[in-house]
Amino acid sequence: MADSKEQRTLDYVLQNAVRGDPQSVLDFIDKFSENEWAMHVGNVKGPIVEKVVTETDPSTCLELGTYCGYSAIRISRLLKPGTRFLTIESCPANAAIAQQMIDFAGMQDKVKILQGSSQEIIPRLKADHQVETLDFVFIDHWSECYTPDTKLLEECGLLRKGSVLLADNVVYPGAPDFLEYVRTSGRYDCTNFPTHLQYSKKEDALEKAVYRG
Ligand SMILES: Nc1ncnc2c1ncn2CCCCCNC(=O)c1cc(-c2ccc(F)cc2)cc(O)c1O
Repeated sequence: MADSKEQRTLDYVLQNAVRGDPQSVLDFIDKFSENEWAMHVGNVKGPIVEKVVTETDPSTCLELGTYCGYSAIRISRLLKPGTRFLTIESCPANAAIAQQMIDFAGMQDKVKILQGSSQEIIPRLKADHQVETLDFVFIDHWSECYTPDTKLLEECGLLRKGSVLLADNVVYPGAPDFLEYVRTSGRYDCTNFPTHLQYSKKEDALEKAVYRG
């Protein structure tokens, strides 16, 4: 079967990066993506994500949209021992690529990939994955799912006062209904981080929404 861009990225990392070195894996994913654009959060938005994670100092994290594992590696390497990073990916092929990328980076003990749709998995997090509440949620899947999944997290009792949501691509491709919801529902304190789309000059932004409880 003809290989995919994601498979080519993994092969490039396996051949060039240093096993067990997360920064090396991130650097080679970024290097490959300069030639073949891909939807990793990237090295411009990445530091903004890291700053929010460090300030939050989370124990239990959820990511929506694993893709190839770039942001899972970027975030989980910052987490203190004993913390958990759960990430949901609906595409089986990308979930398999991400698992290999995360293993190579040495993050396999912190990161657990849940393959399936967020709408099906979120309601099962308490029962199947021993989650009480989430301290940090990185939202990076289809923008049409941002709002329904945010409401689902609320309804499932997975958010507590101070839970931090951080959503990528709120300008490009854009998540206007999500911005409207978190900024006007009265349930969140929001901060916008203007930045640029990965590997591009296009404008983008991240939105941080802290649940008021
Ligand atoms: N309900 C679910 N649960 C879990 N995974 C799920 C899901 N539903 C789907 N997926 C699987 C993830 C789908 C990828 C989502 N991300 C994106 O679509 C995305 C696109 C761009 C982009 C930018 C400029 C352009 F010109 C074109 C595209 C940039 C990004 O940073 C992106 O994250």
